[in-house]
Amino acid sequence: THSTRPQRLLSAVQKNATRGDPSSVVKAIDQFCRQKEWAMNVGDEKGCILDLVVSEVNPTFVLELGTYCGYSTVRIARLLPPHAKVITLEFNPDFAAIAHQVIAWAGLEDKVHLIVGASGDWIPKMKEQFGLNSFDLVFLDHWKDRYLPDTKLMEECGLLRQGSILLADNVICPGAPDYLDYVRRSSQYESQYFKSHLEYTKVEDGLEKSIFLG
Ligand SMILES: Nc1ncnc2c1ncn2[C@@H]1O[C@H](/C=C/CNC(=O)c2cc([N+](=O)[O-])cc(O)c2O)[C@@H](O)[C@H]1O
Ligand SMILES: [Mg+2]
Repeated sequence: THSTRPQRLLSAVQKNATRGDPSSVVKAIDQFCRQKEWAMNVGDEKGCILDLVVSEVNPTFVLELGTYCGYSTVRIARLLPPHAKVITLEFNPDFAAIAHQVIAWAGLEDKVHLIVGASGDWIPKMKEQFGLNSFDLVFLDHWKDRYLPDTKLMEECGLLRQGSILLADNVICPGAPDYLDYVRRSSQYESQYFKSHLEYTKVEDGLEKSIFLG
């Protein structure tokens, strides 16, 4: 029977990372993706920008759209203060199962709510499900054509407050042109582009940080 790439990524974590040590999990995945098989994690270069934004925002509630194997979930959760939470949405059950085990290996289960479901279905249920008013930080890294509709949905559901930060991966490669246009033109956002490279390559990519002005 053939394993999948996410399964091989998880095996690399279990082989090379120390249980309960999030940074060793991050390092093991980056090593696997550089030396063995490319995978669509935000990666180490853009990951440092993500770390900077998380540390600056010091969020209580984070929403991540698109868990995949949980690499950025671990990067975010490892920096959170006690009682802070990352709620991460993943609609592919096979990817969610891998992510669950990666997050567990890092020892970050207490800081992460992994939901197996689609953003379009779950964003409207966030307030009632988690008793929260708004998200301090949203990390968008799911299908690129969902960035804009889900951002509008979060606005409509009142999940963004004055000062909420949206951080979007891949705004250049693969690209999210309609989203980029929206946050850069809208008077409701103050947007900033962080130039970087597509994970594990020399291709240009970057993160767009947008502050919701309310
Ligand atoms: N509406 C939704 N609700 C919940 N989960 C959802 C969802 N839409 C997609 N997902 C999940 O989010 C991940 C998709 C990521 C797309 N990234 C990408 O396509 C991507 C591609 C490249 N690349 O091609 O170089 C580089 C990158 O960094 C990338 O993030 C997958 O795990 C998928 O199952
Ligand atoms: Mg990405």
